[in-house]
Amino acid sequence: MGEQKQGSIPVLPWMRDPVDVSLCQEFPVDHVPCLDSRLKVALQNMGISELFPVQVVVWQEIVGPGNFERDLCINSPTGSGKTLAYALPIVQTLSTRVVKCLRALVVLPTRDLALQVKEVFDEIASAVGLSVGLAVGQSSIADEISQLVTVPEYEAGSICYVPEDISLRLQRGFQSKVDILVATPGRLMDHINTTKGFTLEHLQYLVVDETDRLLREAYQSWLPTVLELTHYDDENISPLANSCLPYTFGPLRTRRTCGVERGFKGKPYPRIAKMVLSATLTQDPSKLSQLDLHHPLFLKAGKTRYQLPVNLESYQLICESNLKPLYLVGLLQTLGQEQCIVFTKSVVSTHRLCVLVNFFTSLQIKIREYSSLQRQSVRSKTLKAFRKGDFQVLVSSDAMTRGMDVEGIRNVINYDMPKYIKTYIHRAGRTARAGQTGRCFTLLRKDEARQFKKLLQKADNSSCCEHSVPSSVIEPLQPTYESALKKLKETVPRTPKKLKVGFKFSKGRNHENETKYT
Ligand SMILES: Nc1ncnc2c1ncn2[C@@H]1O[C@H](COP(=O)(O)OP(=O)(O)OP(=O)(O)O)[C@@H](O)[C@H]1O
Repeated sequence: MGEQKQGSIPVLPWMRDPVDVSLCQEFPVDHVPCLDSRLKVALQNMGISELFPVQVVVWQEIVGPGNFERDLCINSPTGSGKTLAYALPIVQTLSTRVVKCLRALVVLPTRDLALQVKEVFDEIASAVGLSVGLAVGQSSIADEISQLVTVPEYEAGSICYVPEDISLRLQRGFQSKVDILVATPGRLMDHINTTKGFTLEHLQYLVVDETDRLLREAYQSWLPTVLELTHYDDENISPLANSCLPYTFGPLRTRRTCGVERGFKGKPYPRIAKMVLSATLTQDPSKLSQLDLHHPLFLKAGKTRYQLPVNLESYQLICESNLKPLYLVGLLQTLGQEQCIVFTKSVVSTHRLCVLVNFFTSLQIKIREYSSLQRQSVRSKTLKAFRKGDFQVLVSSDAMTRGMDVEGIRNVINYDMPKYIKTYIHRAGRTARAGQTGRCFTLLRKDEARQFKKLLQKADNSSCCEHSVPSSVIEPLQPTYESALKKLKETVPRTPKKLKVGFKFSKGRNHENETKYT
């Protein structure tokens, strides 16, 4: 069931008094209080000299006076730096750990997004000796297991005096090889259910990125499972204490039970510290209640619920439906060699449009598709080539690019008008990132213009200018367009089942139509 329409549900009390992140200034990395000097160097090596506003506020709430007393709900625009906002304080806090065990879990909806976030963690965690694991099904489960847990040579009688070390070494003879794990829900559940020695017992931090998308689908009920496995019904006893300790060292204490007093002064309350983030964070109480948030603090940017990047320019291009591909090619021609992402409403139209545009061979426009009709390995290769600049136009459907961060995207084109403002935000958010400028063009039929205007009004920065492609560009393309349509009819069936090699064949419906809240 999709989120109820805004306005029809009461906003939770704690969401009515948000911290406005946009009132915070960027802050020089050199002056960030308590920041480990090794992390300062790592950030400089990443070309980062100032923290963005959301990163400053989250730092203060976790490492600063906030002391992570409250779970954080972060609604910050696309490209505002949410990844580093959670990665940096987590790495800083864990940098003093003595025993390696899994203390931070970051969950994302897609494999490519998880790979992207892991790269950010890798750049900073290695600077302070922390290990980051990946559980996304990128490799075989056996390979992943070997990267996540190890069976130490445990000799009977070797007594260890560090309480955590005891719990680790006695925990069925396995030890974690990672401090932080970046995962997609499916593969996380595989490890929870089948990987010996994989445990969330010592988890202190849970990050749910792209929350509204992750909460929309059950993904094998990963969230209740994680919350159940890490919920302590007794102040000091972990759920596993009785099962794996052949003899007791008194009640098993993990750092979490004595570390974070989550707002209950004087009562160590064993809670995971949670951060949930999105550029379009849901306000639906029924969805948010699944997160079991503790004393949540709501961080958002600006006054309106939906924010577009400050340097984004929106344009609309009116054309007849049957000439949309022709106008798209004309628009791409005027954009020259600038990289752009074209969004369509489904995987089938993604494929058909990509084939059609590639028939315009004279234009030197290199265009490739990215959709769940393709095998994951093909998609990852395509994204890598796009990031390298091997081609300049990526055609995609909605579900595949939320959160994707590709340097230098100057233009986004909505080949199909988005139905929902959230979809528009995540599509347009592939450009104008990190304060850069960017343009979002939307191709519309005349009768869609009014609806599109209303849609944009739900966001701030919602001005939209008319854009036109000169007829001197369109007319010469007409003949090729006619022949391209004929070739398309001959080569590409309207149904996805018979698509060419390199595509996943599936029995079920093969669409990622723009769902209500992408
Ligand atoms: N402090 C910073 N200084 C300069 N660049 C930064 C900084 N923080 C992040 N960036 C860059 O900004 C870009 C966007 O960051 P990120 O992907 O974390 O944004 P986001 O808010 O998660 O966006 P989305 O909502 O689309 O996922 C990335 O290329 C990242 O490297």
